[in-house]
Amino acid sequence: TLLSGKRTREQQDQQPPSPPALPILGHIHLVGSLPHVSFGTLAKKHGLDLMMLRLGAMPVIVVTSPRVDEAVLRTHDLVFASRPSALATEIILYGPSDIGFTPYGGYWRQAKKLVTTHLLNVNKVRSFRQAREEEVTMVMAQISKAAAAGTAVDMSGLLASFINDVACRAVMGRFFRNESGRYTQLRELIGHTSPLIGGFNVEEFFPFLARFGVLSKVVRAKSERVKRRWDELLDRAIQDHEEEEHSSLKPASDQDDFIQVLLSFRQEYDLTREHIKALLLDVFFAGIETSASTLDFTTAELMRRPDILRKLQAEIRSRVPEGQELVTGTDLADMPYLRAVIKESLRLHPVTPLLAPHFSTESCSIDGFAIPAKMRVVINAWAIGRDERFWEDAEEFVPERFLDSGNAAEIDFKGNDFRLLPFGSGRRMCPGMNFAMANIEVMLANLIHRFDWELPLGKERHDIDMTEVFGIVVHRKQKLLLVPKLHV
Ligand code: HEM
Repeated sequence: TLLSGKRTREQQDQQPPSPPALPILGHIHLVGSLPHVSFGTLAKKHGLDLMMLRLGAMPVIVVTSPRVDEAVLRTHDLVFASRPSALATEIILYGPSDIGFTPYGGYWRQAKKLVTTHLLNVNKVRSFRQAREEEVTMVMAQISKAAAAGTAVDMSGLLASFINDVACRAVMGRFFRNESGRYTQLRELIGHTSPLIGGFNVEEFFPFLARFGVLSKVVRAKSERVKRRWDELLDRAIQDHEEEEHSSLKPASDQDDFIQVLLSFRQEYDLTREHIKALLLDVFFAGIETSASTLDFTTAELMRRPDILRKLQAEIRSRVPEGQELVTGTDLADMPYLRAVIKESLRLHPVTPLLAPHFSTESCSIDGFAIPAKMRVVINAWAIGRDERFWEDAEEFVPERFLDSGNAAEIDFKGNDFRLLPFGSGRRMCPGMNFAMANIEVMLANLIHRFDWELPLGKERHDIDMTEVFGIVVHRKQKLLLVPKLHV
């Protein structure tokens, strides 16, 4: 009962080819719990860099080569710059009025411009340096305690709370800072909301994962409940800022947090209170899990490769002046191996392995095949990053490939090279890349500079489990437990 073989020659010329499918199910049965892996296996097996899968009733175009993803993200960028709609994001993200989930159009263009030029630009990221370094110092103090006590640290949890606190601080600034339990209320709420947004999207965009009737009343009610809590929290934060604004009338400064910046652009960009809240939510939902998961994957890879860890340690320790405890932004400027390690981690573990789903607004021809309008398009960045056709020793963790002397020295991850797309490319590319990299680099450098790291007693490096859990953001399944030793 294989259908695709029965297609006429003419039809095949029209739409992208498909692997053999079953009636009704289509290709669902070929997709396991890690869809990026299944899609990659299918593309390779059938030699299809561009394929059309049918997941139940829903067609999805899957792209698995630099040549084709360049056609989608650069040549025909405008056609594929939209997003499919989803109920949860409508509820939780006010319409949606955020950036990540909003369909292509005038509002999205303005909002993205605002965020790119005023919230997440290089200067703004630099201006948060002091805040970032204060947060790092607090984490180092926590680890030092564990080192003194000789106990293991849950690195996955620690790294996630670091990223969380940096993001909250960028968004809210002084707000909450003096309250006890630094940002924990926010962390909890993010924890409750992420699975709804991530889960919802995953299941709506990849409906074969909808095992228990996701769009049920229960989930709608849950979304509305968390949305009310967000409303309350963000309204309070915005109000506090507004009151302060009236009482002090100080000119805008580099140190302004995101709420202050957005309030100052209210008129120019015609922003409502809901727009502002939605844009802030993007920082929480696009910024935190992604960066935290990247840090976790990178640390795990380093623990699996003691030689690479030692080499990185030597670089960092040689660049930081003797007696200086904290590795700062200035020191980071001259650490090519650190940068290569993070790049290699993003190649093997792009934490959004299928980027975010793209959606065609009109029909278009790609690689000689017709792609209809209103089609979901998925770029398999994970599979492209591990493809032997484009990478030597593709499955190996070899940061040296990215050094000046390496064979991938010219490849960057800024959307210019279609072999390496952890942040996507084109109009929908991630605007948070600089913000993310600043946090990831400074944390990793400090962890490795200040401490030597060991696995808990009885654990070997081969025991570190790299098994992934799928979502829009992928993360490692097991917590990474490490024992720090203070380096003197
Ligand atoms: C290692 C960390 C990160 C990774 C790997 C990452 C990756 C991505 C990817 C792959 C996309 C989708 C691109 C596409 O659709 O083609 C995206 C979109 C986005 N990211 Fe990030 N991201 C990270 C951190 C951040 C941070 C820190 C922020 C904000 C503070 C952020 C904000 C956004 C937003 C708003 C979008 C939506 C852009 C749009 O739809 O136009 N991201 N990100």
